[in-house]
Amino acid sequence: QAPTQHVAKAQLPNVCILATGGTIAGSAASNTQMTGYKAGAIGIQTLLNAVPEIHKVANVQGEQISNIGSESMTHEIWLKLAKRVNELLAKPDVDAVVITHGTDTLEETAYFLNLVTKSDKPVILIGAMHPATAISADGSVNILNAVNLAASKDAKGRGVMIAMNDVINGARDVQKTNTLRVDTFQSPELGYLGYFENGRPVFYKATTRKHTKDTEFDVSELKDLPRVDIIYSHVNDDGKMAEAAVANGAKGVVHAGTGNGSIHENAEAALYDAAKKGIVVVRAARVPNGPTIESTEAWDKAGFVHAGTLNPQKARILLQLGLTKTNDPAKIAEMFGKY
Ligand SMILES: NC(=O)CC[C@H](N)C(=O)O
Repeated sequence: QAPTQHVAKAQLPNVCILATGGTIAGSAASNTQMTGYKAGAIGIQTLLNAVPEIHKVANVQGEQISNIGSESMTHEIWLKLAKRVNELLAKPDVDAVVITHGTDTLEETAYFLNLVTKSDKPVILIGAMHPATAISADGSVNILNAVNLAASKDAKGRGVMIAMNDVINGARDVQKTNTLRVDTFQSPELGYLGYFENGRPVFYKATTRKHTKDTEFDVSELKDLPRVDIIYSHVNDDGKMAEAAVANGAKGVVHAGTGNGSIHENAEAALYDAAKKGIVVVRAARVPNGPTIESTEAWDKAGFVHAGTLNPQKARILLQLGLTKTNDPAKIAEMFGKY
């Protein structure tokens, strides 16, 4: 669809919407179909034309970055997106960026951008759980709330945010917690940042971890990210997956351990061997809640880093960015204490 023409109003903030795909742009054969649709079928203009109310709060411009199911997100699209976000936010006449995204990896893209965006202007991610063609499609209200948040003076300097289902989540702590429900995005550990009250964003807390312009990471010259594999532990784990990660050239490994980041005794040797070869090993947990903390086991003495409250997929991102700076586990551990 062609953009509907709206005259820019000087008194309104300028918000760029970058579309990457997902259910929010999903199209199904009937309006009762909630799964089995094609994600990333509808272009950004069609999405925006469905929510004309956004033009009352901001001058909005849409741009298509990709149109994929986010389960197929790549480093290439991440870097393109991050570079575009930084380019846009560096312009004095751009006030905020909203990104539409599939929900499957939304938390990962949000945390990645939380660490590499070089601006304190608002960056907000949204998706949907019901396709755009469904009864009670949730995408339209999420777009409206996101633009309200983008236009809000309160939104600056809070890190990348997720605006879905009438709540505001912070990129670091948010997780997709349910495969189907519209209230899937939660921060079960540390809570929401705020609510949309009649569409107006109201903040109740802020993160204490460094983000956006206060991080040391810079993607402007990067062509790819270091390989980091996640290894999911289980009964009878024998370390073969860790060996495979090393053989495949991983520069880092996140071990999604049982309990508080525990490692099967039959898998330890493979991970010690990886660490001896200079591969940074991070201990995270497959348990959805609670931090992975330091350990009195030989693990810490071998230089394994503990992930705190970052889940394995987020620990992977911080480790990847950390590895663009250093492969000293002590320095990477400091980053896990900071971000
Ligand atoms: N609700 C969704 O967005 C899921 C659709 C698709 N798997 C994606 O993540 O893009």
